[in-house]
Amino acid sequence: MKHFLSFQDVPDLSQLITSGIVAKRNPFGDQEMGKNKTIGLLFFNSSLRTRISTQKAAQNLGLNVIVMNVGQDGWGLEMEEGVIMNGDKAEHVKEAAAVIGSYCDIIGIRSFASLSDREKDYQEIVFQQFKKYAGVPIINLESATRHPLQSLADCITIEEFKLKERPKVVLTWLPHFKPLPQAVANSFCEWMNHAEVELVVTHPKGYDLSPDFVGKGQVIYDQDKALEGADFVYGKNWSSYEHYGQVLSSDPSWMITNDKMSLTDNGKFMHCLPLRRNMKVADEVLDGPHSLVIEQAANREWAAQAALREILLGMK
Ligand SMILES: NCCC[C@H](NC(=O)CCC(=O)O)C(=O)O
Ligand SMILES: NC(=O)OP(=O)(O)O
Repeated sequence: MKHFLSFQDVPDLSQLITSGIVAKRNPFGDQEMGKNKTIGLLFFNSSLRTRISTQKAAQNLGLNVIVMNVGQDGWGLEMEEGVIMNGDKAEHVKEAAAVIGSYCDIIGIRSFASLSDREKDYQEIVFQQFKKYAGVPIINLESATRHPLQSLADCITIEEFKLKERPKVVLTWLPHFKPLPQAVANSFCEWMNHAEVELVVTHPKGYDLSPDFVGKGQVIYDQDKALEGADFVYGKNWSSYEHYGQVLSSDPSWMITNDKMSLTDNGKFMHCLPLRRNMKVADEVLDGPHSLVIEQAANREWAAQAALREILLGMK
């Protein structure tokens, strides 16, 4: 694998899931693989799980790790070409990416959506520019439109906990007062479209995700109906794609409670975290026997290890 930016980069999903499960059983089996190589992890936005799990996975593979909060500590980076740099950005990505690429063999980047300009966000300019100018493999640590390491961890978690050959997986919108990106939901749909599952997506009207991501997922606007018989309930808030970046509703009746979970087929609850308790999901669900959120977050380490292993194999 040359880069890990989206599902398109994955040569074989089931092999990648298996690689994650193998890493979980034997974390240090490939410790020689990353020896004398360095990964740089660049964060333009906050992170708990991605930062620690990717660092840990890289160390399990013997890689040296450099983490930088570029959003806080670095020079403001200009991403556009040919502009007069007389604003607040002191450095151009052309130099910054090339310089970081000279220090690091792999670069991981987190850069969220602006939620103000849909066309620009969906062009993924930060990732395209680093890919163009760094000269080394680029790993997506959550971009404007996708979060593939999360989606891979979700696939591993579903594989571990599924009780049916083809489980019903329901992605449900959850209420939140802040506008959040579509990245996690988009990416989850993208990966579920290639997994052995029945995908249903439910949200209030006006929250339709880009059809490019929903794919063959069935959209049902009635949450109760969508949840019927679900094996996995995957919660996430996102802001409107159509009315880009807007919060159109924070209807509390969309919060996941035990009553909602009782509509499922003894379903498990999943969420990428962080999440706001009793806004999006009730305590009773998170603290109850059906929540998988901790197992899911723990699997981020093995997802990152599987992806990094594939990148290292591609560098040989
Ligand atoms: N990396 C996981 C999700 C990150 C981000 N959540 C957030 O920004 C939550 C912020 C808050 O609840 O204030 C998102 O939805 O894409
Ligand atoms: N799920 C996830 O990506 O968490 P962080 O934002 O804490 O990395």
